[in-house]
Amino acid sequence: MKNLLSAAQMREADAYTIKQQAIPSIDLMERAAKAFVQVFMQEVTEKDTSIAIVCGPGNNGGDGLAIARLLAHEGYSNCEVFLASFSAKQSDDYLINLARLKEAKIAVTPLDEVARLRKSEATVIVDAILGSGLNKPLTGDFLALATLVSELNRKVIAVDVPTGFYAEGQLSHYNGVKAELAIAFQQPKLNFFFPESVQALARFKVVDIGLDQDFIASQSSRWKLTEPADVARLLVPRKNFSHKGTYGHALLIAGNETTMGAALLAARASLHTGAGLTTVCLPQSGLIALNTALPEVMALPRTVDLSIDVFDQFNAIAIGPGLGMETENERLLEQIIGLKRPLVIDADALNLLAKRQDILAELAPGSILTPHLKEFDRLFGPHENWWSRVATASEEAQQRKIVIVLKNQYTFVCLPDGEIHINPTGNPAMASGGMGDVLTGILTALLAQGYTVADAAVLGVYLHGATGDELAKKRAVVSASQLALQIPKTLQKILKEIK
Ligand SMILES: NC(=O)C1=CN([C@@H]2O[C@H](COP(=O)(O)OP(=O)(O)OC[C@H]3O[C@@H](n4cnc5c(N)ncnc54)[C@H](O)[C@@H]3O)[C@@H](O)[C@H]2O)[C@@H](O)CC1
Repeated sequence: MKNLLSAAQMREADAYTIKQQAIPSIDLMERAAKAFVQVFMQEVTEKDTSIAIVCGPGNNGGDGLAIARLLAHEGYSNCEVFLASFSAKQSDDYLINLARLKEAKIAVTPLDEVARLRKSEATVIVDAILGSGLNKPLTGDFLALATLVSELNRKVIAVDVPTGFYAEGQLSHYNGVKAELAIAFQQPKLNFFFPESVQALARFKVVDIGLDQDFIASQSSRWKLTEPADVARLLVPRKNFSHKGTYGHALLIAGNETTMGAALLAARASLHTGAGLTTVCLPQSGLIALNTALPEVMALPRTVDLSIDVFDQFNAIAIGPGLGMETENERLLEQIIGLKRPLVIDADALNLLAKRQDILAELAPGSILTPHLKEFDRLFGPHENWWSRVATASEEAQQRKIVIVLKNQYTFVCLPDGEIHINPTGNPAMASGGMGDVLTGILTALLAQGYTVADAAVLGVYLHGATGDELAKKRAVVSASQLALQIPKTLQKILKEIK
């Protein structure tokens, strides 16, 4: 798991690297500028593109000056450099890079008046005004310049972060630069994973600038980013001489008259994630559909006199997809929670728990809740922004000793030990009905196979998103059925990486 550090910790990593590698800060800036230029050249391939590089007074601006020199060296012949130093004190490395730029006979234009930038005909703007040194809201000339850069409506590529963007903490009332791309140094900023970042950037790329990896790994941070190597380590290959009993029996309590599809989707996902056996506990009216669509899956008809002992045979139990909010389902949920076993709780089961906080309090440790934004707020109260929502999710996960999978483009997996694992896979093509049901099926199948709750959650969420990413390479929209069918291919791909 990649340790994601705060901006303050990153500054320490910076200082440590400078000391440990005996690399002067100006050389680290050169490394960062080179790494930026590598990616920039993939993004802006025409060397005669007119480019405005707008540089602030600190090290972000210093990067911008170094980038201008390196771009000229690479043959970008149409660059203008604007200096937005205003009254702030310039950093030492900024001044060194300004001198280097002058030595290279590259002209600079001081922006004594912000509006001068308006005359630029550049089609690409490199935003190097303020970076991670931002320590107060934008005002005055900086605000005017950030506003102008956005208003000009050019392709804006930000150095490290868009000007005015805080690396962490809530982002409401964003008034900074709106960038098409941020090329960030060393690690993604935490706020890139929060939906509010859409106000500041459309996408980001991360470039390695060689900060000390051991130092980064040794820092204490509850934020982790799941990486392909992590899932390859977690995934256990199927064993020789194994049989269906080896891979557990998953039960999905799901489906209702008009929402039987949810049960089928969850069951399909469980089947294709490799549960040895999958059973769906569904209303009588769903039996034909189940037997026709999924002959491998067994049925447990959901009748009022269902004996509670029947649940003993299952290794993992999920409840919720398409369940319905009827009183008998509320009663069933109460009975299932009364088993005092870890459960996967999704969809209508979450909505029922929102009404019945008394049963929620009885939930067994080791359970997994998989709410999306609305389900989460119904359960734990309204939240004004995602920082406070994730904070609540983490507190609830710790207090109740459960896992909360807070679904989002980048899903937050909040563990009972306080760690928050950010999942990098998944894409907007997956934003359609039934996707959550598939995730529930995946998680239940992994639990049935004996994965720990934390591993099942981290692995399952990654697997779900990675499968969607693979499908989205060739499709604008990915359906839940397609995704469920594709899971074995993702598993195979990960397993091949292990070899
Ligand atoms: N390891 C790293 O973190 C590296 C960082 N580098 C660059 O250094 C940047 C950070 O540089 P700095 O710390 O010099 O800071 P910035 O260049 O982001 O900001 C410059 C200064 O502006 C002032 N300031 C902050 N908020 C302001 C506001 N709202 N209005 C007016 N002035 C404000 C602060 O005093 C700040 O130090 C990074 O974003 C990155 O571009 C790179 O050079 C290489 C290595």
